[in-house]
Amino acid sequence: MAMSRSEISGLYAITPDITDTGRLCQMVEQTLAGGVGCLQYRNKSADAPLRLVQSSALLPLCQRYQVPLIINDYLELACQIGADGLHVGQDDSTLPAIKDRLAPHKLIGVSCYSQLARAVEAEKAGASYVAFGAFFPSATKPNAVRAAVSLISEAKSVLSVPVVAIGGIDLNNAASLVARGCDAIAVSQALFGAEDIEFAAKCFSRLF
Ligand SMILES: Cc1ncc(COP(=O)(O)OP(=O)(O)O)c(N)n1
Ligand SMILES: Cc1nc(C(=O)O)sc1CCOP(=O)(O)O
Ligand SMILES: [Mg+2]
Repeated sequence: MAMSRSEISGLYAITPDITDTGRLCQMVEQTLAGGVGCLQYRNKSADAPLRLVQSSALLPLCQRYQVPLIINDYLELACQIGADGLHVGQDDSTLPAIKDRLAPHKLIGVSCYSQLARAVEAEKAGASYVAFGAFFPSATKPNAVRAAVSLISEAKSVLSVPVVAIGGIDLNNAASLVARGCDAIAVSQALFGAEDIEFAAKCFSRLF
């Protein structure tokens, strides 16, 4: 089995809270066919058994397209299924704890909100990429802290790890973030809520 990509770049798809695993896999396969560069399994309403079933179903799909599967929040789930990495925020596992459990080649992403200093610390502590946001109002995460688009250029001038932008990103505003130099855009609703998911993924991917 060929290795998936090791760097985060281009379109970074974030799964919506969908209970029907078959439907979720169908939608994810459309994003993969459309050129997504990375997939994150994020479900804030599923219980542990459903998270295990759904993430286990997504892994072979991602492997077939050589796209890394990142698990949001749950370190033990990422270890259990052999995911390609983990994404954590301020209330999740710390980097030292993650480094103790995940194999060295696994990807570790860190939410940095609007805080450049947090990203500098995360890079020093061994993060594979950092994410800033929310750059625009997000129905998926309405209470997200807001970040100014100028933060992307500032972050790119001081960080060496890939910079991911997130929050309310759609096909009307994504170019403004890519123009600032972000390495990837993390999208949920504007991708999975599209009438033609594969075409939407192609449109986002063509921005890079
Ligand atoms: C790429 C990326 N960036 C941010 C998040 C946010 O994660 P979430 O668990 O919703 O919130 P925090 O724990 O970061 O506060 C993400 N999932 N992916
Ligand atoms: C999961 C998440 N984290 C955010 C942050 O700012 O840390 S915003 C967000 C929601 C992303 O979904 P959508 O593309 O539908 O807005
Ligand atoms: Mg989290």
